[in-house]
This record gives sequence, C-alpha cells and structure tokens, in this order.
Amino acid sequence: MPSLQDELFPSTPGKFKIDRNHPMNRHFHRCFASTTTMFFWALFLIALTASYLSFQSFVDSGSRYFSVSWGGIQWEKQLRHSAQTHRPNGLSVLVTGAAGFVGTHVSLALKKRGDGVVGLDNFNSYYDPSLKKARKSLLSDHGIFVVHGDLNDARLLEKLFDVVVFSHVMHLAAQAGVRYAMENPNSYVHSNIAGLVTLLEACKSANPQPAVVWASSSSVYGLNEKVPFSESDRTDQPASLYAATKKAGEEITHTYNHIYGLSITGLRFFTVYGPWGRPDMAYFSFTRNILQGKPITVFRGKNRVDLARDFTYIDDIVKGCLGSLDTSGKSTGSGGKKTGPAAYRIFNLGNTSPVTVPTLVSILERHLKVKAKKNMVEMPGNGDVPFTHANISSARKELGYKPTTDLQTGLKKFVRWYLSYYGYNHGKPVN
Ligand SMILES: O=C(O)[C@H]1O[C@H](OP(=O)(O)OP(=O)(O)OC[C@H]2O[C@@H](n3ccc(=O)[nH]c3=O)[C@H](O)[C@@H]2O)[C@H](O)[C@@H](O)[C@@H]1O
Repeated sequence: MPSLQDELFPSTPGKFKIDRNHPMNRHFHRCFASTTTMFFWALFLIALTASYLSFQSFVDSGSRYFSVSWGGIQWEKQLRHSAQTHRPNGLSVLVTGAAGFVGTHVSLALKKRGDGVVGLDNFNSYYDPSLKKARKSLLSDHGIFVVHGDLNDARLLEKLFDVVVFSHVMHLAAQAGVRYAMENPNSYVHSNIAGLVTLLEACKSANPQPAVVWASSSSVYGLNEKVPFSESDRTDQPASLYAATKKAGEEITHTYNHIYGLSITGLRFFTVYGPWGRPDMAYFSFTRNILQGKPITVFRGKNRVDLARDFTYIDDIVKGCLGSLDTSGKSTGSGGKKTGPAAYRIFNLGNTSPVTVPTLVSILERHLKVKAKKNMVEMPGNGDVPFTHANISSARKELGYKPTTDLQTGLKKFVRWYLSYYGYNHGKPVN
C-alpha cells in the first residue's frame, strides 16, 4: 500500500495530484500553499537583492555620469592581484598616467623588482591613443592592471584606496606639452590643478595615507637665467600656462604636506626622451617627419642663438623616480589629520649637459641615415624657454641619482624602437 508520502509526492513528475476534499490534504494544502507563497516571496526578495547589488556596482562603476566602466567583483580582484608585492617590504604603488611615456617605464621597473602596481589612465586623445593602448597591453603582459578612469573622478579614487592599501602614489598623469597650452588652456587646469587636488584629497583621506611622488617640470624655472638651475632658484616667472600649472602644483602639494602630513616629493623632469616616448615632443616628431621626407621646423632664439635642452634619457628618469619612492618616508596623517611633520622635497632630474636643437637634429640624421629638410624659424612667443640645464647635486645626494646615458646613445635606442614599432626595415616602411 502506498504511503501518504508516496501519494502526495509521486516519484514520477506530472503525476502529482491533490484530493482537495481529503481532510489530510486540506490541511496539507494550507501548509503547502503557505510554503509556496513563502518560496515565491523568498525568490522575489533574492531577485530584488541581486538587482539592487548589481545596480550598486553599476553606480559604483561610473562617475556621476554613469558612463565609465569600473567596479564589480572581477574588477576588484584584478586590482588586488596587480597590487600584490613579490618581495619582502615591497611597495604597493598607484601609478597615475600609467599608459603615458614615463608612467609605463616606471610601472614596468617597479613590477620587475617585485613591487605591486596599479595603473590609472584616462587614455585621452592629446596624442595618438593607440600608442597608449599599446603601452597598456605591454603593461598587461607584465601583470599590471591599468584602470581606465579620470583623476577628477573622486568616487573612483576613493574606491581604489578602499580596495587596495597603497603605500605610495606615483603621480604622473598630467596635461603635458608647453606649446599646446595656448590651444587648450582648460585641459591644463582640468588635469594639472583640479585633477591634482582631487588626487591629494583622496590621498589625505586614505588610511594609511600613501607617500606621494609626482612629476613637476623643468619649465617652472621659466625665464630664470642663472645656470645650472638649482632647486632654490626663483620659479615665479613661468613662461607658459603649462609651467604655471606645474608651479601651482608645487604650491598645492606643499599645503597638503603642511596641513595633512602627506609625504611629498616633486620631481622637475628635464625634457625626457626615449623608446615609447611622446609623439608631441620634438625628437619624436622630427624622427617621423625626417623618415616621411617632410620638413621640420627648428626654432631659434633671439639673435639666431640656438635653443638648448638638458635632454634626459628615460632609464635615468626611472631610476630617479624609484629612488624617490624608496626614500620618501611615511606620511604622518591619520583620519585626514596630521600627527607630525612629513617630508616635503623637490628635486631636479636632468642630465646636466644641455644639447642644442640643431645638434639633436644632426644626431637623428646620423641614426636614421636620412638628411632632414630644416626650416629655421624664430622662436614664436608661445611659452618656450631658450635653454634648460639642471643642477642635480640634491638628487645625487638624497636619491643616489646619477644619469648615465648621453643624447647620442639614448637617441640610438629611441630610433631602434621607433623603426621597429612603426614597422620600418632599414629605414623603409614595411608594407
Ligand atoms: O622638461 C620639461 O620641463 C618639459 O619638456 C618638454 O618640453 P620641451 O623641453 O619644450 O620639449 P620639446 O617640445 O620636445 O622641445 C624641445 C626643443 O625643441 C624645440 N622645438 C620643438 C618643436 C618644434 O617643432 N621645433 C623645435 O625647434 C623647442 O623649442 C625646444 O627647444 C615636455 O614637452 C614637457 O612636457 C616637459 O615638462
């Protein structure tokens, strides 16, 4: 005889029948109906919670415009993985502008020695974004995750510091370029002023606070005529809006050091060049034009004096950046409040041997084995300075900084990279 259980729950699906008039069944039906209702309510609540959570992560994932794609469990996992250190006392560094020229090289060097690195970049189109994407995939091949987002996105920054405990921030994201400031002045304010403040706000509120190393510029010396340029020289005569925003950055970082106890190191880079460089810079655009048989414009100063730059090779700059991170000392603030004095430092990172622009051109001609078509033009009043020359004794003493690559050697490496990246074979494009 089948048991009650068997009758009510036959093993064959579809044969389930309930005799509603059976007293036992009436009782069961009431119970079952309430169980079903509960079951559906539970399902409904689970669905509601799930959609709330995914909505939250969608909200998290965007700026207030709900447009940028960041956030979510998988994204956080990638962040943590990328930030993991692989050496005792390794650093965990947030590198802003990681898909930029200096950012890419610094990120790779940190990763190579076992530090954790998370990149941040907005991939803007100031110059060819495909070069930035190529740098990103180089970083990804080395296990470095680059978040696509803007410095001005405070929620994103807060989230990054929530997910990862960064010991350091290497702040290299900026609107670069001296002459472009006349075309698009607001982009300099957006990145170099507003973006910097948003980043410092996030750093000051982080617990623990990271130490900050950031890129200033040799352009802050502006119209200074005393050579070589020392950190104590006057920097109150900027010649371009770009220089003015970098100078403002030095003052802004000082206040965050003073009020909140953030450890700050500002690095005044001197015309950095090398493989994976910036296409807007003279050595890069000259190379492109010379190879394409197009003319180049070489600016000259007053009285036909050649312009000169203390061109500095990227590998030397990277050593200066790593030396700065290693010696920065801790920030002292907690819960947004300073608990003691923290380091505030500024260093020149140059090569200490200026080279004129016509000499730069003749070195390129030699390496490319092509003669340049030169248009010599008087320097327009567009923010340029006639020369730069770094005194690096402070950096040498404090960071162990010692540049070792001269322009001839560095440009040879750049040209080799350029020809291979853009598909040239013996100076001819490969079809
Ligand atoms: O070190 C710095 O402070 C700055 O170095 C470079 O600025 P700049 O030195 O002007 O570098 P380039 O734009 O590559 O110019 C180098 C030299 O070539 C000259 N030049 C540039 C472009 C051109 O078409 N012709 C030309 O003769 C410039 O006048 C300058 O003397 C970077 O672009 C800045 O972002 C950086 O902050």
